[in-house]
Amino acid sequence: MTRPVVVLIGPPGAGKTTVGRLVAAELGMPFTDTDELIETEQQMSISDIFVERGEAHFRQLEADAVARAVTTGGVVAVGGGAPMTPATAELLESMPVVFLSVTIADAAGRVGFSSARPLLSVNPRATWTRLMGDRRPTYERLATWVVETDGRSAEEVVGDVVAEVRGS
Ligand SMILES: Nc1ncnc2c1ncn2[C@@H]1O[C@H](COP(=O)(O)OP(=O)(O)OP(=O)(O)O)[C@@H](O)[C@H]1O
Ligand SMILES: O=C(O)C1=C[C@@H](O)[C@@H](O)[C@H](O)C1
Ligand SMILES: [Mg+2]
Repeated sequence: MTRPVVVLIGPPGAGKTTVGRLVAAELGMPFTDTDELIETEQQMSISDIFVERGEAHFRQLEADAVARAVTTGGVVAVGGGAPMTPATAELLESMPVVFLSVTIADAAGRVGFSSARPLLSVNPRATWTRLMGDRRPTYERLATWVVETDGRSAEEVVGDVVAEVRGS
């Protein structure tokens, strides 16, 4: 089975989409972002899927999108909550995974916590902190590599991820 050269995981604002696209370009490989895949296939924004169909339905779409995305190889970025679905975590256990680590100070500065991120539309700082507390053990357990992103440009982070991929 074709498998990705790297799967990027981490909380909202870690830079998975931005870094993943740049890493793929540098490696000359395809890039798949599961949030974008879902939005394209459903012809709806993630925010609208949460409102109209609920989070549980989104998580089913997400698990299915991740399972298909990893079969295309290249670089894959998964949604911030994807690793919390047990079937997805199990799938990622056998893959090269980078956890893009970030603190709330930098994440907030990057994303501004707009309504485009439905889980963060109410009390975003407290929610982000709680989510990160719940998820960090899973992110760390699945990580082949952890790349710190605080105070670093996307290009610097890309350099680290590419080096890990090339060295593996
Ligand atoms: N290392 C970085 N330094 C500064 N800004 C960054 C960095 N990485 C990403 N950004 C910026 O932060 C914003 C959020 O990045 P991005 O959308 O890639 O995060 P994400 O991890 O994919 O979030 P989500 O889980 O919500 O999809 C973007 O505007 C991006 O340009
Ligand atoms: O952290 C999360 O649970 C989410 C992150 C985004 O990537 C999207 O998948 C969605 O907004 C949910
Ligand atoms: Mg993203």
